[in-house]
Amino acid sequence: MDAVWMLPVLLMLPLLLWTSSTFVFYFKKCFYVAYMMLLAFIAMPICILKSGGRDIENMRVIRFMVRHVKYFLGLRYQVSGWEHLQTDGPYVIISNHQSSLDVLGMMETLPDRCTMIAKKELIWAGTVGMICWLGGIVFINRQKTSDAKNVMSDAAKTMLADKIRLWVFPEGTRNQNGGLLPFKKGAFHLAIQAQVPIIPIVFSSYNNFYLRKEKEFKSGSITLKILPKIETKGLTADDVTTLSEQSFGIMRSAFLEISGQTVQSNGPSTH
Ligand SMILES: CCCCCC/C=C\CCCCCCCCCC(=O)SCCNC(=O)CCNC(=O)[C@H](O)C(C)(C)COP(=O)(O)OP(=O)(O)OC[C@H]1O[C@@H](n2cnc3c(N)ncnc32)[C@H](O)[C@@H]1OP(=O)(O)O
Ligand SMILES: CCCCCCCC/C=C\CCCCCCCC(=O)OC[C@@H](O)COP(=O)(O)O
Repeated sequence: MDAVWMLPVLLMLPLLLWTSSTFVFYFKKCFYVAYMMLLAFIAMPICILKSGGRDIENMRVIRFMVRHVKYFLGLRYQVSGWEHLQTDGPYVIISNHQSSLDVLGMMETLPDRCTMIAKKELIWAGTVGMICWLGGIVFINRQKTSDAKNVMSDAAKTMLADKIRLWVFPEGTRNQNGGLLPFKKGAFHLAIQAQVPIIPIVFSSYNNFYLRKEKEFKSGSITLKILPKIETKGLTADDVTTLSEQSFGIMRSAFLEISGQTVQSNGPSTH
């Protein structure tokens, strides 16, 4: 008799699991990591065959392969300000950093010949680490500021010599506290040393669909706002702080504007 009652419960179990938001959270996260690992595994031989090894042109392959992942996660991107990316030659892109999901937004807007600055630990992330290396990502050691500075100074020279654009997260770490963390200086030294413009790209808050602490990962829509370039021609190391503060101000207002109610309800950062 008990077994008969158990049957509908057993049948309902997958449905209950599916609708449980915690389950969806873990499922989507695991899917994201596993699928990116798989994509990277497939992309590796393609990159090697196309360019023979570490080469910025591999970013085209990576961008192409990542573009559809958003559909599986129920994410939509609205991008504005495309005209600001229509700038010839090298530049530094700076954007806010909320989560590893940012990679999806980066691939929506990534211009040609653009790679990133990332923490060196990422190279150990299995096939994803290898694809980062093949895509020419510049790895820095955040624990050793002097090393990081040297690597970034070399990057400034490479940018000019090889006509490369670099994407930097000036907050230096992920942050989902409803605001922007104070900016580190590297991105601004980089742009000034290379005398190239800075193009800020602001991601709207993920707080309306992705909450790490609450274990919630719903479908959602993200606004990416590409802002007008900030020129650095003629600026020197003395101008780094002003440039950083100016960029912070512009990006923070854009972040609050495109994030709307989401951020207000979570308390904007006071920085
Ligand atoms: C095909 C399918 C594949 C699918 C899978 C793969 C998918 C995609 C692949 C791509 C994915 C990649 C995604 C990449 C995302 C990775 C994101 C990250 O890893 S974020 C973390 C790493 N990034 C950063 O940290 C960048 C920002 N950090 C900085 O720029 C920092 O300034 C620093 C690390 C250089 C130094 O840090 P710190 O000491 O903490 O900070 P400051 O206070 O800013 O600096 C101390 C003083 O040093 C001066 N300074 C800084 N930089 C320079 C410089 N370049 N030259 C000279 N001087 C410099 C600074 O002014 C400070 O001095 P002060 O006197 O106080 O002014
Ligand atoms: C076999 C090794 C398994 C390792 C698992 C690695 C999981 C990565 C897999 C898929 C995600 C794809 C996107 C990878 C890019 C993520 C970049 C990122 O967000 O790095 C964090 C860094 O910005 C800031 O680090 P902290 O916030 O300071 O910490």
